[in-house]
Amino acid sequence: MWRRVASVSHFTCAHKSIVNNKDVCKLKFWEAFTTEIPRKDKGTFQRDKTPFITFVLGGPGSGKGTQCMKIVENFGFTHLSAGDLLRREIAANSADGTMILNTIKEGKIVPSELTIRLIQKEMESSDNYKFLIDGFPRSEENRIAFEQIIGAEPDIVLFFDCPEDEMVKRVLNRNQGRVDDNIDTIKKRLKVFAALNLPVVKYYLEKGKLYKINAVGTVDEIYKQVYPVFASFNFEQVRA
Ligand SMILES: Nc1ncnc2c1ncn2[C@@H]1O[C@H](COP(=O)(O)OP(=O)(O)OP(=O)(O)O)[C@@H](O)[C@H]1O
Ligand SMILES: Nc1ccn([C@H]2C[C@H](O)[C@@H](COP(=O)(O)O)O2)c(=O)n1
Ligand SMILES: [Mg+2]
Repeated sequence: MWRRVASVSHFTCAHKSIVNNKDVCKLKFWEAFTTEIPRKDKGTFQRDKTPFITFVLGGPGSGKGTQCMKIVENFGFTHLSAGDLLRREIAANSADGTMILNTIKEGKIVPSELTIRLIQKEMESSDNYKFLIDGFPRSEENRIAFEQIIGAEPDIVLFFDCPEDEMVKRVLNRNQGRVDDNIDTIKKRLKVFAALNLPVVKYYLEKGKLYKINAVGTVDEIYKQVYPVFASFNFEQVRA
């Protein structure tokens, strides 16, 4: 079985204050939020053109998907939402569909290897080299597994910084029929986000790869902060 306990053990205690549940903290911390699957062989990812990988991070409802659509339109990126790929497995009744559905309903994180396999498949079958990987990595374990399986790191990381009350409001108004858009699951997702995703944000901040975006305001106001990030790389613009 594959679980990367060592990689995350350093924040087991550091996050006791974030999650106010002593029982959770007594466990190997992140086991409370993840599901375990058997490990398969390491995959490879090869292209003739080096991919430009952007990880798009932020809490539930912070506006990742909304802003990704605008980046796609202007800069011709391929948008890979980890959540959408997982939901597609549920809809297709795939072998992992039921496990994914139960994990999402609980606001937990699907085993890294499975999510990365879905991302990898999309990257490999794409003619594009510019990727927005939205909602991934959700944990240090996700991050390390991506590096190991794909053999690449992101070029840049966007982080949509949004207050919890605004995220809750947006998710409850989303109306897309998502099984996790209810107050109980949102509370769980926010806990998982604080406990497992914020350490990833910190990691990329320390690596100098993080672009922190203030995610409060209108969609256009927020995009005014996002646009210059991509413009600075001189990608050919699909639409100005
Ligand atoms: N700046 C904004 N102001 C108000 N509403 C917004 C804003 N940006 C996005 N929304 C709306 O908030 C909801 C959540 O946005 P979106 O789906 O883009 O978030 P997300 O970060 O992808 O969330 P999740 O992680 O749950 O997939 C959507 O209904 C979207 O239309
Ligand atoms: N790396 C990921 C991304 C998503 N999931 C699961 C758990 C999330 O709550 C759900 C919805 O994702 P979203 O659409 O909000 O990005 O999908 C995961 O397990 N691992
Ligand atoms: Mg989304």
